Amino acid sequence: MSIRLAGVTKRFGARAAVDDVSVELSTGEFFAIVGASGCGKSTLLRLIAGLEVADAGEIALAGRTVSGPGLHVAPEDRNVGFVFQSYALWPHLDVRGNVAFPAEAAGVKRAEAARNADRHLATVALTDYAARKPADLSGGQRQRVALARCLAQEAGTILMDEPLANLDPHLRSTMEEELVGFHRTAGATTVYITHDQREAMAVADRMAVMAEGRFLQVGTPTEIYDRPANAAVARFIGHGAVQPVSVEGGAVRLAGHPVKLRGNGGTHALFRPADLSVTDPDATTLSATVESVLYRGGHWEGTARVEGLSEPFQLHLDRPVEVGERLGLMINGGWILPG
Ligand SMILES: Nc1ncnc2c1ncn2[C@@H]1O[C@H](COP(=O)(O)OP(=O)(O)OP(=O)(O)O)[C@@H](O)[C@H]1O
Repeated sequence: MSIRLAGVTKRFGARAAVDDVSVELSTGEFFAIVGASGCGKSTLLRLIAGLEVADAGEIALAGRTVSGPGLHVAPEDRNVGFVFQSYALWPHLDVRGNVAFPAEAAGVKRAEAARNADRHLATVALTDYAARKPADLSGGQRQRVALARCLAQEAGTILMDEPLANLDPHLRSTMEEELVGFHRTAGATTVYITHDQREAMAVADRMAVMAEGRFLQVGTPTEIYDRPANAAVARFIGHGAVQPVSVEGGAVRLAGHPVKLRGNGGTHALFRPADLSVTDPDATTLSATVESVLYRGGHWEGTARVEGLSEPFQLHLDRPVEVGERLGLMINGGWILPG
């Protein structure tokens, strides 16, 4: 089921929580929205679901307008499934009952709903837990019940609001893989909200970076990582430093040193740790002073400042360094931010 948003806006008081958002998602696409707390992600998802009424713009699901001037189709008439951060399982129903309930409520016969529930419980590897109550499950198992319940509705669109919040890192990465697997099997158009950009990049076909109610950039995870549209996206996604560069007669310079960079047109460039190599300082390198260093298991992450530049560079190091140590930085690449 395709999703089209055109100029969607939602205000709370004078403030727009969602401000003129437009995007088109194709059927079966896995689309992630990332952004800092309060940027409007949940409000946007609730607008698609029909749980909030938009102040302006249009929302169409599978080509059918469900929200527009004077029009608001109720959530239950949108063929949309949800998974929210709080799993909201029914405590008095067992696992199978939780998964079967939405279909039963929609008039599917009890035995058939239970059969379908069992099929979806097998997908999330919870067959052996079908008779348990939610209270007797771990957080990750409850999460999987919520996913199975969502899948059992066989909705054309699945909306997920931080579905992996509160899980430990191991379970999170297992669940990321399972989510991608579910998506491949179910084929539902999925809109997935997270504040964790690594998670978004792991699961999404395309993603949007959101700030203050607006989409700053929409693209594939690699596009957004390799070619951020502006400094705000560059700073939000991945590690890196945004530094001023100058162009003199076609040659790009960083702190007076000639550098070869991708992109053109702008006055600032993004340098990721992979764009830099660290050597002993000499005349051919930029001289930097280490400001911080942390061991990250197998490698060190550090920051080092070049005199005259506003931000420290972020470094991945294969040997420990000392705060205050002088290093030589070789610039092997970087991305000139457009405009
Ligand atoms: N019902 C409401 N009434 C008034 N303001 C609201 C309401 N719901 C959300 N807001 C405000 O709208 C803005 C966007 O909120 P929203 O929950 O969409 O952000 P978010 O990006 O999902 O944040 P988080 O990651 O913390 O969940 C926030 O400033 C929030 O305080």
